[in-house]
Amino acid sequence: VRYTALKGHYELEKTIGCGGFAKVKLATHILTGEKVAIKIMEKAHLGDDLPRVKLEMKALQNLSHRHICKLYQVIETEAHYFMVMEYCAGGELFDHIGIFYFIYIDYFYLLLIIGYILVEKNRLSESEARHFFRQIVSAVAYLHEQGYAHRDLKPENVLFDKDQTVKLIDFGLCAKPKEGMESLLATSCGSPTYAAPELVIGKKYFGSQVDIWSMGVLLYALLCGFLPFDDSSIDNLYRKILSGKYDEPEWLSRGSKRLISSMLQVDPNNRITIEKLVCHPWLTMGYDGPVTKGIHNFHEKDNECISVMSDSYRISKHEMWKKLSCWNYDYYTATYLILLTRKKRGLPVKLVTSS
Ligand SMILES: COc1cccc(Nc2ncc(-c3ccc(C(=O)NCC(=O)Nc4ccccc4)cc3)c(OCC3CCNCC3)n2)c1
Repeated sequence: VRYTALKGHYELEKTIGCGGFAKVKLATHILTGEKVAIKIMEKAHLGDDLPRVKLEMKALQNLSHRHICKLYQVIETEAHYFMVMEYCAGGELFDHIGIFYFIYIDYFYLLLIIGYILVEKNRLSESEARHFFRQIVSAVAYLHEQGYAHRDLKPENVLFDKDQTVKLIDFGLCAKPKEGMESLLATSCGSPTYAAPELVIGKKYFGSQVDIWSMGVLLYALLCGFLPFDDSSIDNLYRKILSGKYDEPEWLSRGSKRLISSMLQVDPNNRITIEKLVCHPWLTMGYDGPVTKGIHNFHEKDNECISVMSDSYRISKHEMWKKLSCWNYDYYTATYLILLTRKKRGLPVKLVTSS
């Protein structure tokens, strides 16, 4: 399908994912030659999810963090929404640690042997797990500080860019309330495997506490190579989650066990808070301090990027910054943010000369 709204600005390539009502295609931003991920949503399919999509687009325009996938441009046509996002060339966390899934077959011992082989290959060392987990905690701490909850933290939503930097996305499109964290959220969403007990039984819950639980499941998966709560029958899975009981493999260190246990508390009020998590001894071990939310000079003004663009568009730097500083998330915004990202990666700040 040719989308005229992208013509001349983006070249669409293969589809890299399709979720409920969204399809994500790999594309090239023509002016910079950079790869981007374009999430395409048909308005007709969105139905009463339309307000949530608008909320997410608004949210993403207010979020700027090293470990959250950047929104570059929003395009609205009669029939579609297009979200032009940062492309994470490193793929999904899943591909780096294939999570060993429960397969019920009769030959139990065969399963144990296969399981043992798979798990040996698939789990990360404590320091590798810590390296990735600190980045995830940094992104979630920033999200919470901005008054958002993710509510669907799982390996599929943890991607990497080309230099193994973690990029958090929300592919499932769950609502992100702006009216602060402490608003009780009634809607249940997210995959049950990573979902907190209070979310699973449909009780009123706080998004921040649900995210802590999901991060506990993520950390367990990173360290063990399999999930703490898993079962091919959904009822057994719920029972396991509500019991809060999970195996502690003998290779887990005491520090890891303590941290995981503080996150996988069934009672959300006993669960560690994000403020305590960022300075937890297991997370700071080997690092010179707590996990930082990172400094985010939001929508910073960069003269080099402005002058490269003003040359290309043949307008003055002053005119160029006037167009950029209204942050319309149009093609100007996309070009500028992509140039800024390239600069931060130490890549040359230049545009494809009009051939
Ligand atoms: C190299 O091989 C590979 C292999 C696989 C992937 C890639 N790369 C690659 N890069 C970028 C994407 C992407 C980025 C953002 C959004 C999004 O929906 N943002 C919205 C958003 O992030 N909200 C939000 C975030 C934080 C807080 C609140 C709201 C959607 C998709 C991608 O997608 C493909 C899917 C496929 C199914 N599993 C998940 C990824 N894939 C590359």
